[in-house]
This record gives sequence, C-alpha cells and structure tokens, in this order.
Amino acid sequence: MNIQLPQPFINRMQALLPDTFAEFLDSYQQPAAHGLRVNPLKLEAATLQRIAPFPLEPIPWCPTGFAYPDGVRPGKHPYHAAGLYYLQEPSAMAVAETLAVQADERVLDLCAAPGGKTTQLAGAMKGQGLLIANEIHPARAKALSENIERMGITNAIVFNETPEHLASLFPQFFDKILVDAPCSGEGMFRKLPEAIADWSEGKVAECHRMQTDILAAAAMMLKPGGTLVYSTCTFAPLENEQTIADFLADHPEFELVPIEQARWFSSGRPEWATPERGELRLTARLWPHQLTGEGHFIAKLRKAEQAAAAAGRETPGRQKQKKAAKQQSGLKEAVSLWRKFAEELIPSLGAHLHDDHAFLLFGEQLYYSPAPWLDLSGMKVTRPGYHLGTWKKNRFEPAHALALAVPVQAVNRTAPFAADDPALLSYLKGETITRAGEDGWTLVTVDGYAIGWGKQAGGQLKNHYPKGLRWL
Ligand SMILES: C[S@@+](CC[C@H](N)C(=O)[O-])C[C@H]1O[C@@H](n2cnc3c(N)ncnc32)[C@H](O)[C@@H]1O
Repeated sequence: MNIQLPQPFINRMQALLPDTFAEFLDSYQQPAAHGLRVNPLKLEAATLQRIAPFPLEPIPWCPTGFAYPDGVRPGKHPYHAAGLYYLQEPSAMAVAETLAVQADERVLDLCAAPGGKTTQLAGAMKGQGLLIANEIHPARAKALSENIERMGITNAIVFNETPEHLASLFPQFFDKILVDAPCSGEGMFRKLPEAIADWSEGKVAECHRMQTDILAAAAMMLKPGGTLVYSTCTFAPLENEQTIADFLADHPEFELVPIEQARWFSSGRPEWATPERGELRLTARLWPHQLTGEGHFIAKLRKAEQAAAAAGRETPGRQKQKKAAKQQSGLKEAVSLWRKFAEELIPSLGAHLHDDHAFLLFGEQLYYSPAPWLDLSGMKVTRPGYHLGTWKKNRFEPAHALALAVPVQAVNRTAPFAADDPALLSYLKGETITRAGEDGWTLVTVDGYAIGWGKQAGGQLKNHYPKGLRWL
C-alpha cells in the first residue's frame, strides 16, 4: 500500500512511540482490518458462521464480531440487505461493548451516524428500553435512520439535534450515554486514506474544543450513577487523554472506571497529557500494530450517585403535558387501517402493538413510539419510532422497516427464496417476479430472513423493494 502520511503526524508519532514506531509505521503496509457484527435481533453469531459463504474469524472483545479476509464483499450479499450483519471494523466494536447496556435502560448515542454503534447498542437492548440516536448533520441522520431500519430496530428514536439543545431538554435523563466524538480520524488513515487530506494540527485542536463541548452536554444528560463512554478513532493525545483530563477537571462528579475488555488493549498514557492524573491509565488505546483493527481510544466514566443536579431539578424527561384536545388529524383512520392490515397479515403483531397513545402520524407515515410519554414538540425528529407504514386515505401500505423488524413466523404470507436463487436477485433489482401464491401483501425472505415486501396478484409478485436500495 502506498499511503502518504502527513509529516507533522509522522514526527509526533515517532516522538510518542520511541520503541514501537517501526511496527506502527509498518502497519500502514498491511491491508485495513475488515469486520462485521452479527445482528442478534435476527440470528445468533454461530448461525451466521454456519450459513455465511465466507470465512469468519471471531473478534475476542466482541461476542457478535468477526473479521473477514481482504477481497471478500459481504456488503454485496443478500444477507446484508436482510440486516443479518453490519459492516464495522473490529476496533470500533469495542466501544459499544464497553458501555454494557441493559435491555430496559434509557440510552443515548449522541454522535451516532452512520449507526455502527447505535445498531450494536440496539442488539444488546433486545428491542426493550429506549434508545435515542442523535446526529447533528441532516444527511447523516438519514443514513443512520436507514441503518436502524435495515437492522430491524424498533425501540429507537432518531434526532437531528445539537448536543446543547438535547441537553436543555433531557437533564439527567439517561442511564447510559455514548459519545463517539467527531475527531481528526488519524486511526482511519489506513482504511480511508482520503481522510489524510482533511487532517491538520489545527483540526486536532478544533476537534478537542468540539469534544469538550459535546462531553459537557452529555454530562448534563446523564443520571447520577450513570455511565458515559467516550471514544475517538484518532491517536492525538489532545483529543484523547487530554480531552478526558480536562473533562474530569471541569466535572468532579465523574470518575474513570476500568474497561472490562481492557486485557485486549493497551492502556491510556497520562504522561502524554496530564501526568498527575494517573487514572488516565484506565482508558484504552487500540493500536493497529498490536491487534486486528484500526486505531481507537476509549474512556469509561461514571457519574457519582449523589451528583448535584447540573441543570436544576431532576426531571423524568419531557413528559407530555395534558393530551392535546384535538386529535392529530387522520391518526384515528390511519390506526384503524393499520389494525385491519395487521389483523389479516400479522395478527400477533397487531395485538402486541396495543397502546393507542403510542401511534404517531408524521404526514402520511404511521409510527409506533417506544416512548409514548415523551414530548417531541420543538425537536428535529428524523425517525420517531417503529415505522409501520403509509396511510393512503383508504388503504395502508406497509413500510420497509416493518418487513425488516417483524418476526417472519408471525407473517401469514411469505415468498421464500434461497440466497442463490436468480429470482431473489431479480427482486433486489426491483423486477416483478412470476410465481404462484395467494393474492395480497407478501413478505419476501432469503433463507428464512425477511428482506422486503411484494404484492402478489394474478401469478405475479409486484415489487415493493425500496427504489433507493435496489441493486444495479
Ligand atoms: C465518529 S462519527 C460517529 C460514528 C458512529 N458513532 C458510528 O459508529 O457509526 C462522529 C459523528 O459526530 C458528528 N458531529 C460532528 N460535529 C458534531 C457536533 N458538534 N456535535 C455532535 N456531533 C457532531 C459527525 O457528523 C459524525 O457523524
């Protein structure tokens, strides 16, 4: 590989790593590490290992993570379109593992797009609790939302907000928060050489300032006793140990705590930032010359149980005030069409989504909220919950998100294909399939896993695979 690293970066790394600089530099001659993470909402890791037509090597620090060899393209397999896995380089998998979320918690992923860590957190939460995924850039928030959809996640709300605005609305609200911060990206130079052109020492300093502000917002939103994980994919001490040292100085109610997976990683380096803060050794550094993965930094922090309320009074969150007197126009009709649709095709899901207050209509789109009590007014919402479908005046069209999240065995009409069936490829290309079957909405599956909708009529399966996802 011919990667032209910036000279000031080389000089700094040589000074930081006097004993291992040669190995570090040599890692840029190796291909970047490739990985995928199995989606536990859909299948077990051992099952994917058995059915995947490519070799998978377990990643020791992530039970759902696997490395795959250079030259293999799992992103081009129908299993990817079915959300059976998410492509993610192995070091990045350590971050959400460190947060160790539980099923019934309130979790915030503050810098979430495109969703690598959000989808991992969602897998651990098993569809329960509340997962809020936020992304400041609108186009990236849309990509995040699409990945949440592909992975069949039903308990997430996606916001397109600034951390500061979120902090003003959610004081002491979350049990766990992830700040996978914007950074100078030095750890990704091997995987994304185009990031090199964007790099400068000035950018490192600018990212440090941004990280400090984002962490301050996160601190306000965490409950006393809650856990905050901070991560970057850069080597610069200013963005890693120093950002954490500054945060601890400004937030004495926080302390660093050990990272359970630390035995696989190197420890942080207080001497590169604030030597008196020996506890910075509890942070983790992932080096490309020491493991199968790119460069990363992780810090795990706990907020004291008796932490004073940073923003005044403790609130249970943006509780809806009195129910608006005027019903959202059309909502009643949309819900009744959904119920009719579900009763015929997916009766158990129809019965399961029984909370009348959880249905939300955004334009023509019907959603089921994982937090019906949450007031979303005045917020930039990209995705308010589980997308059920489109209300079309007198009929209901199921959403792609519904296809990817519904348990296949709960659906009364399916069109099953094997991964290597040419008809499946035609479906993914958006073509109509000739096949016999009962008329009506039909769930298309690949080897038993849902991949999208079709509508059967007169010996034909009309294609409803989303236009933007079709294979060319
Ligand atoms: C390292 S990336 C997140 C990657 C993501 N967690 C994942 O695993 O797929 C950092 C994200 O922070 C966002 N960001 C940039 N500036 C920000 C700011 N001032 N506040 C919050 N997020 C910001 C970027 O748009 C980017 O999507």
